[in-house]
Amino acid sequence: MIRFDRVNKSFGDLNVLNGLSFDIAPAERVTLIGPSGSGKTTILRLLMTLEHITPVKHPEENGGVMWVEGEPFSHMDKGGKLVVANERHLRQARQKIGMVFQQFNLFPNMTVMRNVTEAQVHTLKRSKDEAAAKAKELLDLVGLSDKVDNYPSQLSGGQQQRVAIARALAMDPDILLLDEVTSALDPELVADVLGVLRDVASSTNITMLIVTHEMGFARDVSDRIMMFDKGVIVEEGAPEAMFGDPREERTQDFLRAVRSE
Ligand SMILES: Nc1ncnc2c1ncn2[C@@H]1O[C@H](COP(=O)(O)OP(=O)(O)OP(=O)(O)O)[C@@H](O)[C@H]1O
Repeated sequence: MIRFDRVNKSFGDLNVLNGLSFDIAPAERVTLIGPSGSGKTTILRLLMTLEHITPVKHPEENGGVMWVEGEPFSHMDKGGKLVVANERHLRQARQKIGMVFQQFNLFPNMTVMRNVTEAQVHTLKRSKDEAAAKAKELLDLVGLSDKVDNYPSQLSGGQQQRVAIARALAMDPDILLLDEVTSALDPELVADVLGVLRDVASSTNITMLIVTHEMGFARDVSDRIMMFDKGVIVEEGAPEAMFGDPREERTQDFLRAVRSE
């Protein structure tokens, strides 16, 4: 479903991803863990095409290709120049990917209902009735059927984040990217949001790539945990092994630090 093949990403002189390779299978749930600044969000931003990979100096030694659903987002030509896929392909790929961010990013001047129907109507060209029916179903799923006419400012952070989840699901994504979705929430609101995501994980086949510090949640929903540091995967495995008996010192240190927070 998703393939990174020796992907590099730099910001100026800072090399954030260093020849990173991994595959994610359809319907797989993978959680990225690792210290702040290790490049987790950058991976999600590359998948959203908010960033592009950095070409390498010696392309014969290094691939640097990222794929979603069998189609490359970019490739190197023979001269080592990065060729980004055409905009139509990127748009189609982006449509299959939903993302929920730390900041809820709802449209402040639209009601909850309109937040969930807007992209369905404009991007997927659904009729208003069809979009509203889908929105009702999803707002029910996230426990907000009584808030359809409210504006984001009238909701708690946890409620706003649940609207953002409904909005992402309304686009029928094949892939859902979750970036620290509870980090901006007061502690008492975290459980509701994670509860909704647990339901989504158990009731759909959506492929999920998750960045979170909520280790209990990661353990419950993930098929695989990837420990990430300095732009490479340090260690990966099933949640039981990664949380119960990690092999690498960097993983052990990271988990100890997170647990003592
Ligand atoms: N647009 C940018 N310009 C310059 N540097 C950037 C940019 N985006 C990210 N970085 C840098 O790249 C590194 C990786 O950032 P990234 O946000 O991917 O890390 P992260 O693992 O998600 O961290 P956190 O857990 O704190 O969110 C950081 O050092 C960050 O400062």
